[in-house]
Amino acid sequence: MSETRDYDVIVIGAGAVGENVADRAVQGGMKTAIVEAELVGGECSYWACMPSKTLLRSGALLRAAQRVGGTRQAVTGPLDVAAVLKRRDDMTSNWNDDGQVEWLNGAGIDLVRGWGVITAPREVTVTAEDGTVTVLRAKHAVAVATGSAALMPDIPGLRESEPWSSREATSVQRVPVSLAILGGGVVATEMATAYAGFGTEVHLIARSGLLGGQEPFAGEKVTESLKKLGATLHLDVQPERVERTDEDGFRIHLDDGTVVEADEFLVATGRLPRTSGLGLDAFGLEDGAWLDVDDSMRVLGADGEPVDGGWLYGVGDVNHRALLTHQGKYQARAAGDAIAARAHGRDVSLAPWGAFVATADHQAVPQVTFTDPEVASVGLTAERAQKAGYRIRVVDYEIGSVSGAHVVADGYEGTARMVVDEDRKVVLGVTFVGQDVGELLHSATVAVVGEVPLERLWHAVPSYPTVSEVWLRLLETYGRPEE
Ligand SMILES: Cc1cc2nc3c(=O)[nH]c(=O)nc-3n(C[C@H](O)[C@H](O)[C@H](O)COP(=O)(O)OP(=O)(O)OC[C@H]3O[C@@H](n4cnc5c(N)ncnc54)[C@H](O)[C@@H]3O)c2cc1C
Ligand SMILES: NC(=O)c1ccc[n+]([C@@H]2O[C@H](COP(=O)([O-])OP(=O)(O)OC[C@H]3O[C@@H](n4cnc5c(N)ncnc54)[C@H](O)[C@@H]3O)[C@@H](O)[C@H]2O)c1
Repeated sequence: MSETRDYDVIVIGAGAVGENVADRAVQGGMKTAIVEAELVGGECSYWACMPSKTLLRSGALLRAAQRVGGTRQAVTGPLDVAAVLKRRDDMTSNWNDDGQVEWLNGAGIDLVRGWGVITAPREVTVTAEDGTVTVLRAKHAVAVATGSAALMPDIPGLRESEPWSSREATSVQRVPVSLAILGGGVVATEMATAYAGFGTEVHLIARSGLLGGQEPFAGEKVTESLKKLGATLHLDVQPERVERTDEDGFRIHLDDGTVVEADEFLVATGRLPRTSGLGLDAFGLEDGAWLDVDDSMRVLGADGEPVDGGWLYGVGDVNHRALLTHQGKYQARAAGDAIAARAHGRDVSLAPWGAFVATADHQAVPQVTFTDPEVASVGLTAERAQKAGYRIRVVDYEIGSVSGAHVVADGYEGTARMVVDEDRKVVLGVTFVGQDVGELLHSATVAVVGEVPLERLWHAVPSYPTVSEVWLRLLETYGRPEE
C-alpha cells in the first residue's frame, strides 16, 4: 500500500540548493514538498563547505597571528587539533539535521524522507528507509537537486583499497599521522592545507600543476605555501596502482617509480552527478549524466528543447554549470521564481540578467579557495577571455605593496590580476591571491557583473589603509581612461 499526495512542486534533494528552490516556490504561492534520502542540508552543511572551512580556519588564524609582530610573540603553541575537531562537530550539529528540518517547517515546505525516483511525468515515488512508499504528484514542476558525489578514477587497486573521499576527510574523528591526497584541485589543496596544519605528514599527488583553471600564479603560490607547510608534492605524476599495506595503510605506486606510503589516502579527483536510477531515462535522458539546462534551469533534451513540455528542472551541482553552493543557490532563486511565475501563467523571459535566469553562471562566477594564501577569483581568467575572443589587457599588482596589507601582516605576500576588455573598458575577471582576500572578492564580483566602466571605477574610492586599496593600484597601473 502506498499513500499518494498532491503538490504544485516537488523538489528532489534537500541540499542548500533544493531548500532554496522549495523556499522560492513556496513564496510564489506553490504547495511544495522536498524529498531527502540523507540529511536535510546536504553535502555543504555536513561533508563539504562548512566542515572543511572550519577545519581550515584555526590553522589560518594561527598563521595569521604569527605574521604580526606582538601576536607572534604571544601565540607560540601548536594548534589544539582536538578543539578544532570539536568546533567542526558543533558546526555540523554532530551530523544531526533537526535545525534544518525546523527551518523547512518554518518556511512551509513539507519534508518527505526517503529515496525519490521519477516514476511518471510530474510524479515522484519516495521509498523511506522502513520501506514505506509515498507517491507525490506535482501539478506544475519537479526540480532535481540531487547534487554530486566523489569521482573515483579507474586505477588498479584503488576502489578495493577503500580510500577516503571528501566525506571522510571532512568528518574525520582521529587525524592520521600521514595522509596521501590524489588530485590538484580545490578539495585536494584545501585538505592538504588543513591536514598539514594539524601536523599530519601530507603527500599531494597531482597529474599536473595545482588549481588548473585559475590564473597560473594561483597554483604556483599555493604550491610554494604547501611546501612551506611541510607537505611533499608529487606533481605531473599518476598512480599506476594502489595496495593496502600489512599495517592497514596505503601503498601508492606512481608512474615515475616513486612509492608513497600513508596511513590514509584521500581521492579528490572531481565529482559525478547523482542522477543514476532517478528514472530520467524514461524521458530520453542518459541515466547518470549531468543535466543540460536552460538559464531558468529547465532540463533540455538532446534536441535542445525543454524535456516533455518543460516541467522538469535541474538545479545546483547536478547541472554542472558551477559546482558551488552560492552559485547553486543563485540558480535556485531563479528556478523557484520561474516555476511559480509559469504556474501563474506569467511570462518568463530568458533574456540575460532578468529575474528568472542565472546569467552570471556563464562568465561571472566567484569562488574562494581557502588555502593559505587564499585564492579568490571571479569571471574570466586571461586565458579564458582570450579563448572567448575578447581583446584584453592584463594588469597585475603585488598586494604586498599596498599600505593596508602592511598593516594586516608583516611581509604580506599576494598578487592581484585584473583582466580588462579593451573594447568596452570593463573588467572581465579578477583574481586575488593572498591572506584573507576572500573578503575582498565581492567588490570584484560587483564590478564584473555590473560591467562598471573603468572610468567610473576610479570614483569607487577604497578606504585607507585597507587591502582594498589594491583596486586603486590596479587602476593606476592600467592608466586613467580618457573621457
Ligand atoms: C570537500 C568540499 C568542500 C566544498 N567547499 C565549498 C565551499 O567552500 N564553497 C562552495 O561554494 N562550495 C563548496 N563545495 C561545493 C558544494 O558542496 C556543492 O556545490 C553543493 O553542496 C551543491 O549543493 P546541491 O544542493 O546541488 O547538492 P548536495 O548538497 O549534494 O545536495 C543534494 C541532496 O540530494 C539528496 N539526494 C540525492 N539523490 C536523492 C534521491 N534520489 N532522493 C532523495 N534525496 C536525494 C542527497 O542526499 C543530498 O542531501 C565543496 C564541495 C566539497 C566536496
Ligand atoms: N572553496 C570552494 O569553493 C570549494 C572547495 C572544495 C570543493 N569545491 C567544489 O567542489 C568541486 C569538486 O572539487 P574537486 O577538488 O574534487 O574537483 P576539481 O575539479 O577542482 O579538481 C579535480 C582534480 O583532480 C584531478 N583529476 C581528475 N581526474 C583524475 C584522474 N583520473 N587521475 C588523477 N587526477 C585526476 C584534476 O586534474 C584536478 O586537479 C569543485 O568543482 C569545486 O567547485 C569548492
